Amino acid sequence: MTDTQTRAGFAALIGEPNAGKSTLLNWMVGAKVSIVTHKVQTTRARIRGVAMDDQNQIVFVDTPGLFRPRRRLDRAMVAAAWGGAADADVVVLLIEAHRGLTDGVQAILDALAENMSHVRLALAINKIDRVKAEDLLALTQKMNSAYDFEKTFLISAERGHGCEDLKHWLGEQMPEGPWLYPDDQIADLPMRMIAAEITREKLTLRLHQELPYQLTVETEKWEERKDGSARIDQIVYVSRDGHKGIVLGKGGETAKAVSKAAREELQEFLGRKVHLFLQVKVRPNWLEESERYSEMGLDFKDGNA
Ligand SMILES: Nc1nc2c(ncn2[C@@H]2O[C@H](COP(=O)(O)OP(=O)(O)OP(=O)(O)O)[C@@H](O)[C@H]2O)c(=O)[nH]1
Repeated sequence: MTDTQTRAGFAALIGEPNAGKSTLLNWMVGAKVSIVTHKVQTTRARIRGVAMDDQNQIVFVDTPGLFRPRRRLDRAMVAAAWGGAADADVVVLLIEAHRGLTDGVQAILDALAENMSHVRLALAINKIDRVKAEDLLALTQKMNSAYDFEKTFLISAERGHGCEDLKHWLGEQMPEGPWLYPDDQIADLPMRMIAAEITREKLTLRLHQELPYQLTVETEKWEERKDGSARIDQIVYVSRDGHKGIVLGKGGETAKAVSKAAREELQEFLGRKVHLFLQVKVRPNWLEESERYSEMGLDFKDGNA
């Protein structure tokens, strides 16, 4: 039984801008995510990607707005700012080897000590290709006397050095339990998110203020076809029957135009032919459901600091 025991949980990568978070995430999750991080930044998507390490699944969550505010925050704001990190099973702080313990890093450590002492924290010193070995040793010591990290990794996210160890360790820290995402969805999850986001964007452009509140787009199916094209089935969920008409438009005109615009952008994005099928459905319990399931169908609670 032990061989087949799976683990799954959440991890968050934090650090100053430019620390290499996206690069590391790409290494862990696969190249497709880089597109996601650019594309989906402004959305409500909270999942940045999913990595597998043997039987262990690591779901990387977003940390929107983290550390942007300089002033002291009240508890509610802190909880909001920390976003996914507050709920993560493990948080990895990324710093740049050649910059070391900067004021920005110190501010993060202070914020962690003050608000997030319950969170398990590992340190990843990134860009080790840019410094000498002896400097790394000194920095490791300095960082570990500044904060009680569970573990320190020396990595180069760009070259992949040390990343396997970090991923493996993260996998082992995840709680035992079934995977949060079925494995056949992991590879194209970022693409599903992007595709949904593109359609949502086109709906917003088309409907402006008319855009129904509580509208979500989900990519239900993604099928790779033998001829190299992709068939993408999406559902636009609205909360009331009346809203369905708004999205469809007269004689389905709005939905058609949105679908065309979204398909064109997707084709350009993927560099191949796309067949996009949109359906509009009413989901009256959207609000209640959304508390349990995010857009991606995943249980996710808001953090409390
Ligand atoms: N030399 C070196 N450069 C790296 C390494 N990892 C990342 N970089 C570079 O550092 C820069 C920033 O990397 P990102 O991954 O975008 O950093 P980020 O933390 O996601 O940045 P924000 O999106 O601004 O928060 C990029 O130019 C990367 O190519 C590394 O291991 N070595």
